[in-house]
Amino acid sequence: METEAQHLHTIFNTLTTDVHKLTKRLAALTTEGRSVKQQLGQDGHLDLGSITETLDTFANIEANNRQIDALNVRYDATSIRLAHAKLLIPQAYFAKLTLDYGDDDPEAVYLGKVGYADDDAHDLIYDWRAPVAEAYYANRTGATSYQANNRTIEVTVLGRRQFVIDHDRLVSVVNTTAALTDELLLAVLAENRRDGLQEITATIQAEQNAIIRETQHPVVLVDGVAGSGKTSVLLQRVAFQLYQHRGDWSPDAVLLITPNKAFRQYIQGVLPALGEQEPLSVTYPTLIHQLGTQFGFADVTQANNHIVQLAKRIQQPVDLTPLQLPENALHQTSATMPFVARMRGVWRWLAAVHQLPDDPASWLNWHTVAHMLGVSSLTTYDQLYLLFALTDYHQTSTKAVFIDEAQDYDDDTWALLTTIFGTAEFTIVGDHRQRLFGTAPSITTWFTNRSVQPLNLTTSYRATGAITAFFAQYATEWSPLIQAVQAPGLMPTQRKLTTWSELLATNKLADDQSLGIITPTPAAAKRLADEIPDTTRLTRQGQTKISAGINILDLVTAKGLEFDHVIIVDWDSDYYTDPQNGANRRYVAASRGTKTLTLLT
Ligand SMILES: Nc1ncnc2c1ncn2[C@@H]1O[C@H](COP(=O)(O)OP(=O)(O)OP(=O)(O)O)[C@@H](O)[C@H]1O
Repeated sequence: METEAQHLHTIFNTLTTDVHKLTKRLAALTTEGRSVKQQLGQDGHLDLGSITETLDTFANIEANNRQIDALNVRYDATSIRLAHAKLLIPQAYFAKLTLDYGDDDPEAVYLGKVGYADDDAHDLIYDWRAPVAEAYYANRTGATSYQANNRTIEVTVLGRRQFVIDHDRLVSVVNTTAALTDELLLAVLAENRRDGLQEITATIQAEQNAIIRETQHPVVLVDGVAGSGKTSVLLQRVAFQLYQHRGDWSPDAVLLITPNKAFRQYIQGVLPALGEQEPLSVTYPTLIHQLGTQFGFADVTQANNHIVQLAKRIQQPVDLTPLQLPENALHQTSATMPFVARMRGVWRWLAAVHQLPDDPASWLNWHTVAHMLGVSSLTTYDQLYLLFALTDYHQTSTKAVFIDEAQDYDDDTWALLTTIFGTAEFTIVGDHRQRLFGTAPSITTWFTNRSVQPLNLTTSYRATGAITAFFAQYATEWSPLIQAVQAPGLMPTQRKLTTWSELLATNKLADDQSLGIITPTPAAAKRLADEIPDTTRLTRQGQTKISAGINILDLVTAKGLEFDHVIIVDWDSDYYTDPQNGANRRYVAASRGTKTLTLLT
């Protein structure tokens, strides 16, 4: 403890001194940049008299440009280093590995949310995403290996130590070997939930790490039980992929598709806490609306679409005569080819001879296309899908798509996403039992031509053992598989509502705890919020965030969220006893609370 406290002291001092130094350096670079630009403005006349003068002028411009470029590079590097030092000050690192590579003395490797080196480029802290960190997340001591630069590095983990750190204070040190007795994990899980989701870097479990660090397959498809860390893993994986592709991906290379704005609010802050920017995030309806606008289709919505039917039909040959396409273009194709392949051939020919239509949205007579493909009419969403499919259009600037609550999307969504993001990597997480309406489609059928890694998560971290066992009974085929890591805690209670004031008086909250009251519908949530004073009403539109105190929301809004305490209203109503979706609804609702669960009948 003494030695570790001393080490922390040294690192903390380095970081605070560096913040000082780097802030000054950044200010100096800003001043220098300003004066270089002013100087350029004054030297700005172009002397183009003789050939020598012209060459001199261009040489000067070139030299000035190089000076500005060099300044920009130094500015960017200094800002990143400053941001990293600031990020690390509250918690410089969370773990230490003592590694034996079989040659020299054992090496101490400290892991933090980002890496940090001293002025001589000597690593003080390693990034949790660096290859060596794999040895930590393997969650055991002894012989192991990790991959770096396409090589397998064999190493023996002699010691594995976790730290709780508060600035320059070493709060505790835990020597760890096995995951399930992980003191730090249990301590983190016991914390109160009053804000949104938190990053889990220090306590990522081995099965979660396998998902975060998966690099062999372009499509990772996770089906995991409630509270198994799917959203957490998804966000840690965004950070991991950004790290892997630093230098070649721009910030908008990542697209996160979220179920609604309330969920987006809930996860906001996780990536900045890991030193990354908030990724571009969008709901699916907004995405198709934006794409529609970009390609000239008005009011694109999913209502009454025929996409599943169209996706099948375009894989068959269709007589193209009614479309009156150029003969030369048609000669590049054969009548036995599937419709989609022929149309792509035509489009390629049009591109080659510079005859692409000015307005792609009206390239085809959609009325005729509808008739040819056997549907009564095409919605603008159908047309958008067909345009992308028939022209083989890909949104190539998007390198990785991340989708949460995947079970809630229908086949049309997968058809469009796999078409437009055909060259992007996908990370898809969901729980097939958390579908509240209708049935979840089989996602893999939309990825038959890509290498998919299906993975399951069956350990549930969120709730006490008793709550986990309770919600597990509604998870049908998941039920025997779901495991809890937390202690049993209090049994869920079922009771009749007398008055809200009496009920809330018996459920006293600590100042930093949250209570979620979950109703079947938004209308019921509104009525209740009007009735109970001092509450936060959460809606899918996400105007308000989860806060300490009482939060009232409907079940659809509650998906993906969590509270310290949960009260479920109308537990015995038709909504929760519906023969098709009732069990799923109970499973979702009952899995939102971390400490207590009350069911109102
Ligand atoms: N390895 C971990 N270390 C610390 N906390 C974790 C870990 N894994 C999950 N958790 C916590 O467990 C809770 C549930 O995680 P998360 O919301 O990511 O699960 P989920 O599978 O998306 O849940 P659901 O499908 O029920 O919405 C969160 O509070 C999260 O911080």
